[in-house]
Formats: sequence, C-alpha cells, structure tokens
Amino acid sequence: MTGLPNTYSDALDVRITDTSLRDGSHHKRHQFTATEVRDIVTALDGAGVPVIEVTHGDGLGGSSFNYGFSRTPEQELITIAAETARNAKIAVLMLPGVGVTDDIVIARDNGASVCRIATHCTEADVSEQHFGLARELGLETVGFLMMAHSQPPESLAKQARIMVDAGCQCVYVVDSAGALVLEQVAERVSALVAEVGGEAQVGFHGHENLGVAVANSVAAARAGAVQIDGSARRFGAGAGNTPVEAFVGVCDKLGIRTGIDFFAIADAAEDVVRPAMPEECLLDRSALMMGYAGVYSSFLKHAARQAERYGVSEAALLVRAGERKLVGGQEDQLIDIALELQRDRHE
Ligand SMILES: CC[C@H](O)CC(=O)C(=O)O
Ligand SMILES: [Mn+2]
Repeated sequence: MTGLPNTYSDALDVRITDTSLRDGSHHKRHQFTATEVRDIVTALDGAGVPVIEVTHGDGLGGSSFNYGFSRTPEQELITIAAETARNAKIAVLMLPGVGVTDDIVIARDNGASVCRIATHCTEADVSEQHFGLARELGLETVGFLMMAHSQPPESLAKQARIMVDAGCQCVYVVDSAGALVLEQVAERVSALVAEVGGEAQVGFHGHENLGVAVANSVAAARAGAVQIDGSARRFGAGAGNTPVEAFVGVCDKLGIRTGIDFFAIADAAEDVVRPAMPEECLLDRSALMMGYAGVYSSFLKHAARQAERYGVSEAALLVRAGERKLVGGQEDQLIDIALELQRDRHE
C-alpha cells in the first residue's frame, strides 16, 4: 500500500516489536548495562525479532530525577543496539515534553530507524511536529495512544486520525494499564482500522495485569492490527508486557506468521533476557489492581516506593490512583494519595 512503511512482507502477517529494552527499563529502574543490551539484541535478532525498541522506560530524555536516572546513557545503548543487530530495526520511543526533538535527530544518527511517538490518548495533537520531523529524517513512524482503555473506540479513532494526518504510519492502541479485555481491544483496533486503514497500519501494545495480554494480542491481530508489541519473558512495567515467546507459539498454532523462530525466542527469553531481569514480572496483587482500576503500568515502582515510605498499602494506593484517573506525568500525585491514606487511617 502506498505511503505505508515496509513493515511486513508477504511472508509475515504481524510484525512484532520487542520492547524488553524499553518497557523493561521500568522494571529494571533504568539500570541496563551495555553488555546486557548487546547480549539481548544478539539473542532477539538471532531469533528473528524484526524490531527491537531501546530507550529509557519513559522515552528519550526520560533519565531524570522525576522518572529515574539511567545507568547507561540511552543514546549509547541505542548505538550499541544498532551496531549489534544484523537484521532487526532499532526503534526508539519518545513522549513529547519528556524528550525534545533533538533527541530524535541524535537517535537517528545513532542508528535508530523507527520512531515511536507516545501521547495520552486524548492528546494526539502534541505529537504533530514530532511526526513531521521524524518523516523528514527518513524514519519509519509509529504513534502510541496510551491509556487506551480510558476512551471509547470512536474517540480513539479521531485521535488516530490526528496522528496519521501528521505523518504517522502506524497507530497503536496502547493498553498501558493492562485494563482492556478481548472484545474491548478488538473494538478499538477495528475503529482505528475503519478510520485510518489504507493510509496507515494499526498496532497493539499490551500489558499482562489481568493475565490476558496474549489473548488480547490475538484479538487485536484478528481485528486487523499488523504490528504487535511484546517483551521476552514479559520484561516490562506492571506484570510486564505480552510475552513474545508465548505469543509466537500461539501465532504458530493459529497460522499467524510472525517470522520469529519459536524455539530460538524461547531460549532467548530464558537464557539471555531472564538473567538481565532483577526479578520476574509478577502478576501479583498490585499488578492486578492496576489492571482492574486502570492504572498506568509504569506507576508500579513509584507506588511501591511511596507505599513503603509512608507505610500505606500499595494496593490501596494503586486503586485510588485509578479512581483519580491519573495519567503519565502525574507520578507525584502518588505522594498525595499516600498522605491521604495515612490521614484516613488516623481519623
Ligand atoms: C512512560 C511511557 C510508557 O511506558 C509507554 C508504554 O509502554 C505504555 O503506555 O504502556
Ligand atoms: Mn507499556
């Protein structure tokens, strides 16, 4: 189709982007080393993963007091990834306002070829100049409509239209909170396909907080999503992302072609990615609360810190964060909620 990136060939039905080295950065508190990135990229690339995302968890420019400092500068990690990958494209994520446009230029110079711009799902207009710049730089573009559970399909479709008109070549339904289930994913993907199909592709990014990320990803693919995210060993925020190795196995059984070797990705997840993880990404009570109450998965580590600091229940804190409908960038409000929980206890 004219104007669409060459993201999948006739031999692929969905193109998978592994985001362990970006969404996993939240779980690792942004402490990746150069060696870990080199080893993980080698293993994922060797298994046939077509796109590997490498950036601070909060995107380009995320290394800060607010979000957590990176152990290794992200541009150094992007360079290493690009030098290491033999076939995979290297993607970067950026949130307008967290990163600046110069970060995109530097990432391109360091070898990234896919630029993913993320906004809250009602604020697509803040991405317009970034898509324009990325296309001028010759980058493939992807738009992330985050917290997609919080808006109905028709509103998301309008936001997707804004991104596509600005130069976005694939708009993702991003289930940041892992709050969507099955038909809710399909309805959102279908609405985007109806709005932008023919001009742009549609993708899906899932989180495992309610334990249905693989099923959601299949629902997305069946509804017309042709780019799907996941992380080896679920290495991502909250209970982690769609486990790539399980999704590939399920796709093999359903006849959905991903181009990834199931046995090689299973080995990569177990032997290379798992050792780089501080611990498994757990589908525990806190993760469940996030999925159920609709909380941004990257809030998990921040909530854990504030719950411990103020001696309040992490689960209760997360449920209130969901009630307040907090969005990315409002991490500081977790302190407010922790103080509120303390007050409630003493009343
Ligand atoms: C902070 C950016 C965020 O982690 C992007 C993402 O992966 C999501 O919203 O799920
Ligand atoms: Mn995510």
